[in-house]
Amino acid sequence: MIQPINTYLRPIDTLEDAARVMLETRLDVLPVGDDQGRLVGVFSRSSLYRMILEKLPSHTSITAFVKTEAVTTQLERLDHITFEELEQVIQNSQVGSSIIIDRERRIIGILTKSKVVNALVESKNDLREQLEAILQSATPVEESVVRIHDKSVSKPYHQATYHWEHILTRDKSMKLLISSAQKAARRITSVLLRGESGTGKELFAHALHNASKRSSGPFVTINCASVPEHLLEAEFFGYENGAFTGADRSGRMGKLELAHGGTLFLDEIGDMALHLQAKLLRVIEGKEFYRVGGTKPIQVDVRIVSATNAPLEQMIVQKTFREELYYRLHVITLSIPPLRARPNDILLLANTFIKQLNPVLETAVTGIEESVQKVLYHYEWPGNIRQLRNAIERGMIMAEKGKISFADLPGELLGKATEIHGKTIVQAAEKTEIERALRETYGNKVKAARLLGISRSVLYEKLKKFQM
Ligand SMILES: Nc1ncnc2c1ncn2[C@@H]1O[C@H](COP(=O)(O)OP(=O)(O)OP(=O)(O)O)[C@@H](O)[C@H]1O
Repeated sequence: MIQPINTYLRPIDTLEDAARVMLETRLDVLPVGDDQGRLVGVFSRSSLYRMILEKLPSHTSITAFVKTEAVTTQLERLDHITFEELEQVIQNSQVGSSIIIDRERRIIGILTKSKVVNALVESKNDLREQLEAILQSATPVEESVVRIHDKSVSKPYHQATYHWEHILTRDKSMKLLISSAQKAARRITSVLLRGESGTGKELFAHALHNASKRSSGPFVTINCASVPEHLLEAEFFGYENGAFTGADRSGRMGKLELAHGGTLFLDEIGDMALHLQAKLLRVIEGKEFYRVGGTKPIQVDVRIVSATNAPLEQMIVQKTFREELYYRLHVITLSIPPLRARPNDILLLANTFIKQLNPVLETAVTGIEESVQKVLYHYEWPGNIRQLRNAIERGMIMAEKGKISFADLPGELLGKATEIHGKTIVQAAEKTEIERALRETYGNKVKAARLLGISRSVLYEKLKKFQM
């Protein structure tokens, strides 16, 4: 009855990671563990929905949505626990499931309400005896635990998840690009990934690492835009004991050191400050560096994959990007075309997302109405695949079952829909959507506007326009 847990999330995992793991495990609640696999909380399907409805980008960390008040059952007590006690645990659990942990708080299993209820329904005779027998036979689960974050015990967080087969396309230029990337993967040469936001640069970086000879080594990411400039240096090079106020007493390894023997993925490289660019260049050329506040040179062997959507050539002219670094980074450049330049990928991706997300969202969406397909095909997709994925997720949540219709589309697509199909049909869809939002929020206009992803004043304008 206790399902051995073979997967857990970490607080720094993203919305996308959580959705993927839920899809794979079909669990409504997932334990969240630290580097040693010790329970720190749970992430539930309702939190996933909240993140999606709040339109948070898929790379948003789940940290703020982790429930830390998870009900836990100590495995050591399972030999003696009575069915009533177990039932009590399940009843008290707010998340419908109990996470089973061992004495060291390491996650080892999960017990869901539905399993207890099923057991109750199925075993009317000698219920207690049978359940207790099942419980006892469930004790030695620890050996069968296979963690997907296995490597993270020794190398926390530093793995690449995606492979070439995750990059879906039927576009010729993309296929050529993938084949160039596959050749590049085998060499140690630096690769620069270029392309608009959401085109799949990170996906390529993962696949490059996984197809390289260093695939068993670490894959370490630094997003140069999201780490504040004054912290980036320490994040990058690490620091020695007492290097600055607030620093860890024992010093800390930087990402560069952590990536030794593997790949360092420098996302948004165009946002790196000039003085750090100079330091990075020295590392690439000399293969050694110093920690912040350190005096001992440290040797590293890393392969650099970087990504940007910034106009580096223009930045060189403006002296905000170092020319020498540019030449070092872009030995091989892979430019990923925006989604609008490969319209044949749009429906392929949309239909794949539907298949992947149905079990996660608990929806029964069967496809997309033909008139809506036309809108998706002709829309410019400024946010590329990330935006398409979000639009499909939202469409699925709204549609729940059957095909995604106009009324399920996010507001930003309605302009294109009007252009293609005329005003009347789209306005009808818009009105249906507003009615639905008001119904779901019991007439609360502030909440309805939030649900619709529009401002309150826009909602009032629309209510007036539709005389609602
Ligand atoms: N060809 C593809 N097939 C399937 N999914 C894709 C593809 N390209 C991108 N995606 C998905 O789209 C989302 C955005 O991709 P990714 O994060 O790799 O883009 P990016 O170019 O690195 O974006 P940014 O520059 O904003 O960081 C991810 O969920 C990714 O899995």
